[in-house]
Amino acid sequence: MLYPLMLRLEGQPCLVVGGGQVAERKIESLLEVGARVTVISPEVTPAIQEWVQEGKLRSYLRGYQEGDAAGHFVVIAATDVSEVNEMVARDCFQRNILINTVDIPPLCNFYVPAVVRRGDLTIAISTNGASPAVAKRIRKKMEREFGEEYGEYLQVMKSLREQVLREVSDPEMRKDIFERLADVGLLDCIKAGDEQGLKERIAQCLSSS
Ligand SMILES: C[C@@]1(CC(=O)O)C2=NC(=C\c3[nH]c(c(CCC(=O)O)c3CC(=O)O)Cc3[nH]c(c(CC(=O)O)c3CCC(=O)O)/C=C3\N/C(=C\2)[C@@H](CCC(=O)O)[C@]3(C)CC(=O)O)/[C@H]1CCC(=O)O
Ligand SMILES: NC(=O)c1ccc[n+]([C@@H]2O[C@H](COP(=O)([O-])OP(=O)(O)OC[C@H]3O[C@@H](n4cnc5c(N)ncnc54)[C@H](O)[C@@H]3O)[C@@H](O)[C@H]2O)c1
Repeated sequence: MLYPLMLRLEGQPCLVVGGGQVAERKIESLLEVGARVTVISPEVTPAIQEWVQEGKLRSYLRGYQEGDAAGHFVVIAATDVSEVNEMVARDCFQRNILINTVDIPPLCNFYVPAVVRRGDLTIAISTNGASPAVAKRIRKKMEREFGEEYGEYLQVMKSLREQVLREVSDPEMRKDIFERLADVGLLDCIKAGDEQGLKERIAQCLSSS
């Protein structure tokens, strides 16, 4: 069984070995969260090439050499040569580096899940490696169920939470208010664009404290 984590990768040195389709997908998701990405690969896709030209990542256009993984926080081995992926994984296991070896699950100490993002909401889906295609299918289902309104909803909830943490000192009372706020249908108001209803419901929750 896997232990789910949410990693803060902003500014962290991450290495992707390989520059094909799979590497491209993983680089994109690392750049999205502000990681400092280096790619090592004799050849890269046009999209990766473009990111390099835009200064979004560093590239070494050569094969992986033993020890290249050292000094990185997260490494992704995404070449199409198993022996190379195995060498990268070995380097990482020796150094306690987080390693994802795309074609060899036993040589991963983490898997990349399928992800739905709506502002502060992140839904990560893993099948424990049983079926990435099923993870993708569930992601698409979740994308339909959790619409863009969740981004605004969580902004509202976040600022209300900050307000309550500032203004209400009793932890029990705060907990009650947070539960009421989560229960009172604010999401429906946001979805319907009903500003008045939103204000009324919030006021109701805050005043009955
Ligand atoms: C979620 C996602 C994230 C991402 O990679 O970004 C992801 N794979 C995705 C897509 C996908 N991958 C593959 C297919 C073809 C259909 C199929 O095989 O099912 C499709 C579907 C497609 O491309 O349409 C092929 C494949 N994948 C792995 C192997 C090796 C093996 O199983 O032995 C092979 C066989 C290669 C071969 O044929 O030789 C292994 C892994 N893939 C994982 C993640 C990890 C487990 C996640 C989990 O716990 O479920 C794990 C273990 C390691 C890892 O990579 O982290 C992303 C969906 C993103 C999205 O769309 O939302
Ligand atoms: N985990 C997943 O989600 C998933 C999905 C599909 C495929 N795969 C597997 O992932 C692997 C990569 O798939 P792809 O479609 O990106 O392949 P690809 O052929 O598009 O890319 C392979 C890349 O590896 C690079 N490479 C080759 N030798 C290298 C070396 N010595 N050092 C550094 N880079 C080197 C190549 O230049 C190329 O850029 C395949 O083995 C495939 O079976 C995994």
